[in-house]
Amino acid sequence: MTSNVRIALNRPLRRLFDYQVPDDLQLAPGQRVRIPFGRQSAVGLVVETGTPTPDNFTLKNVNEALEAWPVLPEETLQLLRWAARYYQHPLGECLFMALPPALRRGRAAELKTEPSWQVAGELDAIPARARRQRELWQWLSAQASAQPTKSILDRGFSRAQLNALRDAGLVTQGDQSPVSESPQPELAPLPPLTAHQQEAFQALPPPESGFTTTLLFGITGSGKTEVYLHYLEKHLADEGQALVLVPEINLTPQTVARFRRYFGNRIAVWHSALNDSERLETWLRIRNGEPVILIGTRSAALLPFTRLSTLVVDEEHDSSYKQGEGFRYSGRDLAIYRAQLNQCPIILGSATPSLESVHNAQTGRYGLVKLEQRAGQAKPPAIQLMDVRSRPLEGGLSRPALMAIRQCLDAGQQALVFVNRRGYAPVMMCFDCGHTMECPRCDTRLTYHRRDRAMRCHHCDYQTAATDHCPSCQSEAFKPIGQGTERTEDVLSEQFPNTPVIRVDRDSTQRKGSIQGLLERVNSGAPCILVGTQMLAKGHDFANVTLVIVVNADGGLFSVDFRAPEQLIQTLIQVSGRAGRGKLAGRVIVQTCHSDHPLLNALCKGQYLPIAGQMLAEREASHLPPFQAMAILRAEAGTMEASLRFLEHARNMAPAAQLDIWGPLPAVIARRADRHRAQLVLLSPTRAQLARTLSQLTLTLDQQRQPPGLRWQVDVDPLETG
Ligand SMILES: Nc1ncnc2c1ncn2[C@@H]1O[C@H](COP(=O)(O)OP(=O)(O)OP(=O)(O)O)[C@@H](O)[C@H]1O
Ligand SMILES: [Zn+2]
Repeated sequence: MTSNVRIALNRPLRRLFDYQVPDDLQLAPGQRVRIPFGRQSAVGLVVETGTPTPDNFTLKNVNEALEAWPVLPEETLQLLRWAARYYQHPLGECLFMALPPALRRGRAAELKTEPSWQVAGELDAIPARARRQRELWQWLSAQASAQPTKSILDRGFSRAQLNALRDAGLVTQGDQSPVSESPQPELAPLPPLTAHQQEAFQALPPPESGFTTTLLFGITGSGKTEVYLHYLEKHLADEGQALVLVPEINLTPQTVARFRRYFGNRIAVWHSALNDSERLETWLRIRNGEPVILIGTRSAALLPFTRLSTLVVDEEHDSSYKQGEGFRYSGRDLAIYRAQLNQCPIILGSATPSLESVHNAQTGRYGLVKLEQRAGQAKPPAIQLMDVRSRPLEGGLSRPALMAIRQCLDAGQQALVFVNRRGYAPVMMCFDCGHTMECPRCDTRLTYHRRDRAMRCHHCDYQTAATDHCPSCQSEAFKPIGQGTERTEDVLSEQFPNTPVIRVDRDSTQRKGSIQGLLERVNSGAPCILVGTQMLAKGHDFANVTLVIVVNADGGLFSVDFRAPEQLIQTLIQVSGRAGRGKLAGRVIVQTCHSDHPLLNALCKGQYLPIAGQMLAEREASHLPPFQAMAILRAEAGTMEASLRFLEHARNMAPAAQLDIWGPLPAVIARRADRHRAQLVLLSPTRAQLARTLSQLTLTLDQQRQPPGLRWQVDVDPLETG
């Protein structure tokens, strides 16, 4: 009696593959196997066992199991099966996303312990002319213990020198030291909660209450982190695992440091800057059921936890939780599903929760806990609109804004200037002939980067040298228009020559570790001006920043993207929230050309929930999410006609009943990297209906032959709709 299994591969295929299991092999779902595939072999993951043999078909044998245990435990498999259906993404790719890169490639699921070396034999056995080998031998013999290869290479010795000694038997492999046995640091006691924090903390559901989602609405600087810390300390069992999702770890290294101070080695981190062996190590700790508290970005939601009992999603509104390509999952929503699978509570924290979450709290699907006081003596900052329509501006800054910066610096404090574009200026224009420089591959203008004299496209990797003359008519009246962070930095350095101006954007923080250096300068507390993009709005805790200037608030007010107002208000409140977090009061100046805009006026009252309520009412009136479920079918091809034709075809195939379909329409940036992009928006009052339609549609489209060069993909719960 033969037994068969169904196997998923790491390929964009909406199907599984049947194989036969040799008699001497036992396989369970979640196990990695090697299988013959075409003329090659491939790594596969067992999804189902005991499956029937298809008629008239002889199945090939599985070659081997890569390990005797499932790399993906039951709960993770269930999560990913659900996610593949929900996001309409091929199951194989979803499953492999949950493996560290080394395991995707078929490497062994164990840590390579690095060999350490100790001396053997006599120094005199090494010829005198092999000077470096002798030095290496002498250095090793002076060490108290065997030394790992890396330390030897770090001392400036070469692998060839080490190998020569090894081959001559003059060094031998010593005892191996486990990779991650760092000593447990001294743990600090948790700081006591303030009365308001205590109240919020007690209102959060304990693990015994099973699966519940709670929105912790805590204003900026209210000390949500302290509440999480106490929650973990009180409710996480000694053998339990916890997941704390954060938007971006590199931006706020102090958050991890704060967790480490209280939980020591129990803290592990997960983010994109880890190398392959760090990833494997942490992944194995989780898979082995070690009681870690994992602080991680989006993809940490896919890790193979086996004892997960506490979940927190910090800054739950942050758009970085949504994967922007391929398997377009939301880390936040996967975390919620996990909590449901594990029957445990999950806390979503934010000062500016997403409208989805506010709506869920209003309708009672989520609990709501409010924390509306700042910690300690800090008070929420006063927000003031400054209409700049008829004011002279210097580098985008009004006189009153510059004066406020001067006062702030004179008082020994720090100012933060928020600009929503990196580079020097978003447009270069000729004042004689009107020429602007555009990307040859995209429907966008090139951004001028003055520091490295380049014109760059922010939508593809195109760049070219900047010129002083108009490339079209050679006129010298070729000028930058609008503000970027570099330009604001220059203006501020001119205006305040004795004060350090620190620019924080993607360009200034590219080198690994450079953001830490910049943040340390700010945290020293000495007067300075910070200039930067969204990066500065997120989660930072600068005690001495008392003034925030928003150079231009108008970007999101009139966008075609229905989420733009929500994102604008969230960014403005978050960036404002960096002011006055310490003992000193904070002040915010928002420059705008639309000081009568209701959204901006509501912002000045400083209350997020009423604004969210207003925005939700508008969404409801226009039948938009969260009042309907939304998905976008995107297509791109060598021509716009091809993209539109494909979507037209898809539209005709979708059952129209119970579905609103908009489009097909070209995307806002219709051409990007020479691909012509269009989209079809699908809306339905029920998720189930939308999911059914989508899975039929994707299956049909998948089986049909599409024109060469055409690519399509589905985005469920899209964040970008332009
Ligand atoms: N109970 C407490 N005792 C002492 N200091 C506290 C306490 N709670 C919070 N703080 C301090 O208040 C500041 C703000 O806390 P935290 O960064 O956790 O706020 P937050 O709610 O996460 O804010 P945001 O949403 O703006 O990131 C921090 O410097 C923190 O150390
Ligand atoms: Zn481009």
